[in-house]
Amino acid sequence: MIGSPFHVLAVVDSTNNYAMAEVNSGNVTNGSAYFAMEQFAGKGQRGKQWHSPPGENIVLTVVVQPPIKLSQQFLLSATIALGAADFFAKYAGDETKIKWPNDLYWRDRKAGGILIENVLRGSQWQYAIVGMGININVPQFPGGLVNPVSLRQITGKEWDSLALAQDLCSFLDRRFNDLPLVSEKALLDEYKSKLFRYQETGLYKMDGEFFSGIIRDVLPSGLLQLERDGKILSLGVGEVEFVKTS
Ligand SMILES: O=C(O)CCCC[C@@H]1SC[C@@H]2NC(=O)N[C@@H]21
Repeated sequence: MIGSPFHVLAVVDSTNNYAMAEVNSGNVTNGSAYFAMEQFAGKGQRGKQWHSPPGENIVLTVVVQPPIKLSQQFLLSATIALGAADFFAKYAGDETKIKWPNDLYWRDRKAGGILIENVLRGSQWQYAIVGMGININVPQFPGGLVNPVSLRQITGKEWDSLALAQDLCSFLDRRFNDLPLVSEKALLDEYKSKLFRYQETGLYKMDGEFFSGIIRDVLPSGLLQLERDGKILSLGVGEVEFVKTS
């Protein structure tokens, strides 16, 4: 079960690193969770850093044994994003969205991010180390970040981040248990129903050039199908930037 056991750590470099070390020492069972009060070298996607002021936010890693093949890894990413969105929508309402591939959004602002690292045994997918950073009690963000938002900014209230992290685990668990049961199509349809800018015109940037595009689909591989001037571009992570307009 995701969230059991649930470990609360005082200070770590990164909960993903901590969980990875636990996996390597053989101390982990499927569903183990690691929550940090303070994380001083948090890792974001594509080599970026993830900053989170001590005690304010959800800083959580769960370790799971995926019931699918490594070649289907986007389906796990979508499952986790859906679980995180289910959780966040409970508190922030139905303007909660997923920004491709797996950012947690509220309206057009980023409320959280997900970093999944894989542990292979030979060519087998042994574990996924699923790290989640979700902005909970931050009253205001420093300048320089593109478009962050916290649950406190949305609701006007302070929350117990630890209790929320445990609640998040139960939402992840529900989605994760469904993963072997739902069809790929049903999973992707649900993912697209929550997708930020799906079938809407939006502003994008590629190779230094701005253009208007429409997200038409996301493939089982995770490739984004973005329409530009009537043609469909198949894009991987990092190939296109979403430009904020408001
Ligand atoms: O860049 C992103 O959007 C992904 C951010 C993921 C941050 C979380 S915080 C808990 C876990 N530990 C890390 O070092 N990173 C992830």
